[in-house]
Amino acid sequence: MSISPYGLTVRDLSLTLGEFSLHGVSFHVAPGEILVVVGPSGSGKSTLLHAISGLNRSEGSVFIDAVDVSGVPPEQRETGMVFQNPVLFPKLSVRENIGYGLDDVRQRDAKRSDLIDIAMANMNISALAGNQPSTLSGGQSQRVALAQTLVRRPKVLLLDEPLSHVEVSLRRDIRRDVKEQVMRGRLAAVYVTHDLEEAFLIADRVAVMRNGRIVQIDAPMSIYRRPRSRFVAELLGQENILAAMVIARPDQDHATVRVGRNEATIPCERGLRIGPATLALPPESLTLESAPDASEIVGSVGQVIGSAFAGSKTQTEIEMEIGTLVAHEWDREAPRTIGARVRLDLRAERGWVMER
Ligand SMILES: Nc1ncnc2c1ncn2[C@@H]1O[C@H](COP(=O)(O)OP(=O)(O)OP(=O)(O)O)[C@@H](O)[C@H]1O
Repeated sequence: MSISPYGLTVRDLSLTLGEFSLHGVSFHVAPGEILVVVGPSGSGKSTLLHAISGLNRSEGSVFIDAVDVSGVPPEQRETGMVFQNPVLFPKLSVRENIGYGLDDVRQRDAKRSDLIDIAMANMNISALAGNQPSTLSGGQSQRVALAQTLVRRPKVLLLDEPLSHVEVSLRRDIRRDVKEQVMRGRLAAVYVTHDLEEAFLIADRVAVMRNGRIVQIDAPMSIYRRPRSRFVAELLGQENILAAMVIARPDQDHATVRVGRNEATIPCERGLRIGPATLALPPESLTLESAPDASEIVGSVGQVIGSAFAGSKTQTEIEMEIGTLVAHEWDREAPRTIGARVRLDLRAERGWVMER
């Protein structure tokens, strides 16, 4: 793995904390890029951020703009960290809280004041300069915490579930401002979240962690559509995951699979072999058609066992010979009738076959 002259490069990062280990984590984040890290609770996401910032001692290397900072103490690493709960001084105003971030950076008074003004303007909190933290909403507090971190002009921004305590209605604006600051400041950002929608919305790339390892790292759409394992598919919210049998490989990007009595040719991973495999059929890959004459559940005919309005779509569960599948339909006027027979069609290009 080469060391890029710019951004954050993590190479073979490993550490052990009690029962838990981080194993040889390597990746690069370019300036202006946001790498989102997702994974189950305890998979090591926060530990990874702490290792990058130097709060956790680790083996391996961290390079910031090609400089090896592995032996450098956290306060000299030019990383900035934002936590789930903003850490603000209750007796200081918003302005003073943000200025506090600069105290050990030794700025001349005039420049210091300008930097604070810019940081407040960038996070859209100039009007709150004189407020005490106790008067702020969760979203405003997190904006202050972000300004407090950004005012130091870090090269690497580490965010540990920064919006999980922020009201849903405020998240979109803060997300947009974070993205803009990362791009304008050419920061390399690593963003941990549990919220999949948030992950996909803010990420340039997504990394999935499992037991202290990164098991896949890819652009959001690629990792969702082409997961490398059942674990990644399930973690990213894929609902229809089935056992299938690969019976032919018509070309290097497609597999002909058999599931129950059905056969289909579906995109797959290049190295996939003939034999048992796992098939992901995202709910949007399935289309439904009424089949009033069908009396049995057989082949591609199933029975509606649940159907409900789910915001922008109708979500329908169909009992099939091969198991229960979920389909999303976008333009229905009403949910489907429970008990109705439907014929299920596959938009094969949206499916994905991976190793068992
Ligand atoms: N100082 C420590 N000593 C011992 N074990 C620790 C220490 N810090 C963290 N751990 C353990 O390391 C594992 C990874 O924790 P970490 O907080 O990094 O996971 P996470 O993916 O961020 O989880 P969550 O999503 O719940 O925040 C956990 O099992 C945790 O209990």
